[in-house]
Amino acid sequence: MEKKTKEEYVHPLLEVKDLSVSFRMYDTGLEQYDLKVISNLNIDVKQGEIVAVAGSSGSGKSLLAHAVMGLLPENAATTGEMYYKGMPLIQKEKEQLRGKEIALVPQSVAYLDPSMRVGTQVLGEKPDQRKRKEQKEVFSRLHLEEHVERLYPFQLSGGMARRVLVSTALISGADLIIADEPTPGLDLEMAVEALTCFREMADEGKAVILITHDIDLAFHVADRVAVFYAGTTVEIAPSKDFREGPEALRHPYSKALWRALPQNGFVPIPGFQPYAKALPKGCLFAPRCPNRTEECEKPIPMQELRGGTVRCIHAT
Ligand SMILES: Nc1ncnc2c1ncn2[C@@H]1O[C@H](COP(=O)(O)OP(=O)(O)OP(=O)(O)O)[C@@H](O)[C@H]1O
Ligand code: NI
Repeated sequence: MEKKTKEEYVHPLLEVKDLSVSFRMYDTGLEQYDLKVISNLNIDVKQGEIVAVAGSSGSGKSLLAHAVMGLLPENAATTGEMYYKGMPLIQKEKEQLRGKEIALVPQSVAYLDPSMRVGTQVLGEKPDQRKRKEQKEVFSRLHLEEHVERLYPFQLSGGMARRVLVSTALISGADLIIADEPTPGLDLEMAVEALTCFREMADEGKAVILITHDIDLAFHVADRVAVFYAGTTVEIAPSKDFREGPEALRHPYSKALWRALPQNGFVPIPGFQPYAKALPKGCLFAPRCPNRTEECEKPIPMQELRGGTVRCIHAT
């Protein structure tokens, strides 16, 4: 079968629509309340594509990954819709697809099983020839020497453990890879190599969601970038707009995020991301926004604009 180009994949492999996640919390005594940490979050990814997710700490990036994988804790409740290959993705399916069709590179290296040798974790039980071959290739590309297979996680440095987690997802054979911060602890060359591996996976027809603080690297490897703020999507745009800068971007927060990059002047964004317990009405960015008006206190939908989508009524 001939390989398809990115443009020929019209339907998203994964589509997340209006996802909200709340946690049942316990106050002092028996008081309970629901803490809404993700609200109306949208994202989708097609085969052949890397969608990077950018946003500061606590903006909901890992929770999105856990929600898709079906790994949210017991006290979490979700609303909204999720589709995988056009079919509703429910908990039972998530459990069946996890590690097979959908692979996660977890944010914490603590996810490695401490009692299992690296080789067994990466290959799973009864690996076939293809997997063994791919494992050797990926290890060599990520500068993991052959003897690493026989080590236990505690014998790995942080950077090695990270590369082992990346390798596991790369050779899993999954159609969708969600990489939650795959590069911390890696030097630049290694980080670029890891991202190049994801790029090649996408070019082979897989779909990749790349959650990362290394947004400058992400702008260069991803096709699109989704910007999260306080648990919602504020903008989804082609990566080239992020390479071009504020003029090409749509949301005031995306523009501010761009200006806050070291190479763009390190301009700090005044104020703080709101705490989930005290979210403002309407636009979550309004308290920090130079363009805010009274209208911003109403619920703000995502709208299409110049080849991207944005959650801002003043965006042009
Ligand atoms: N089990 C939980 N119970 C209550 N609140 C939670 C729970 N897990 C996450 N949160 C809250 O949800 C919000 C989003 O968390 P999340 O881990 O998705 O952030 P993140 O964008 O991945 O941040 P980072 O860049 O630091 O990894 C945070 O405010 C966090 O405190
Ligand atoms: Ni996270």
